[in-house]
Amino acid sequence: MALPAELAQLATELAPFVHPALVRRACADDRRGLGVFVTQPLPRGELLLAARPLAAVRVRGRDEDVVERLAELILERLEDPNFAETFWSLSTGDPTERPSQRPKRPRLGEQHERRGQVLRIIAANARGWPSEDEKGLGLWQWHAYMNHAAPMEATCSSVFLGDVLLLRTLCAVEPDEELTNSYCALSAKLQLRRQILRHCGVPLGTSPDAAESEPEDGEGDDEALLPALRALRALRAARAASVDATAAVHGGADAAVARATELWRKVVDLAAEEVFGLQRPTHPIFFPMRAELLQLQLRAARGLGDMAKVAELHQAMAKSLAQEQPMNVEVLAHWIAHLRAVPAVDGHAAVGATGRLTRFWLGRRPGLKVVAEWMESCGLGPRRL
Ligand SMILES: C[S@@+](CC[C@H](N)C(=O)[O-])C[C@H]1O[C@@H](n2cnc3c(N)ncnc32)[C@H](O)[C@@H]1O
Repeated sequence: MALPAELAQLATELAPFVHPALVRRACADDRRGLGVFVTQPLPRGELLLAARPLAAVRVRGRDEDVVERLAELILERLEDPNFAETFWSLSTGDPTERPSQRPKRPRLGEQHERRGQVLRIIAANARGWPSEDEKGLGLWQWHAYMNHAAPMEATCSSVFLGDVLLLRTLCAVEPDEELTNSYCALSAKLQLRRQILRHCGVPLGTSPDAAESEPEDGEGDDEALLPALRALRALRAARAASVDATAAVHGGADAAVARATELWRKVVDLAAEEVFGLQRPTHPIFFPMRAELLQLQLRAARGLGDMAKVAELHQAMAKSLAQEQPMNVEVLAHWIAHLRAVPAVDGHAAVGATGRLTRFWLGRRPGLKVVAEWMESCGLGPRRL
């Protein structure tokens, strides 16, 4: 779905913009290479970037097709010296590489080597740019200069308006503070977060979400891990039932559908509130586990066609993700999906949250229909969540 005209116009008004307080320089920890810092204090919500991509593609196909298409586009455009200079300024993801060793321009006659280098730079710097049914991938220059931090520690977050990437501060920042953002979607499960960080070249152990693995039963001595362990048991039961339900529904026969219904009901009925409690979780692995469980429940509720439950679960998901990063675009997407699931639902809290989030990101409050179309254009429509 295309970006609504009102927001496409806003993107044109905002881009291109790079905040004059941003500088790129070496980090004190040399494993991090270069990073983006600020030269003056900035308040929460400050617009840092409104950037069109250096290169970006969208395709209907497999993940590998998107990478291939982006590499082809970059290889073509490397003939342009301005493009080449910016592209070769990006990290290769090799922690031993000194930024000063990055070549200023591609050397001709080394096609094969150059392609390998392009793919390494894509792996370390590209970010997803999906739309409704399309997979997308692209490079946004200053965004690619930024290092990763776990969502709760990140000082910035981004959203798309079409191909314009908006980046804002999530908190006030001081001069010389490094700006960071999370490389992982807020809803990404634990295993996926680790895969993403490994793929991007973030050394395991430098971020809480890269360091932790799923705990084992019996590891419960650590008080902070107890809620996570309870969640883990529920999560494992839900994973198993979801796999069985999918297999059953593909069986097609009435008995198989009845079995799938029974399994989905079992997943939906897992008392997530009880499992997670209402207390503030303290362990970083808790959030991705809770998000995964709620996602499995959402899928099961959709399988059952129980739209009241779907609405309830989108609300639970919005509140859960907001504990990790309140202004994240996925929080907005779940509030919108909540409102769309059951139009008659008492939407007071959802409308209020939607208003706060859209004002934060856009500086204005478009109608709910426009916001819903915006979320679809970012690949965050209800069917994708
Ligand atoms: C998108 S680039 C970020 C900018 C990069 N540091 C540079 O010098 O241009 C991603 C690379 O930065 C490094 N990096 C990013 N976040 C990091 C972190 N939290 N800890 C250590 N290295 C990190 C990794 O080498 C990763 O492959």
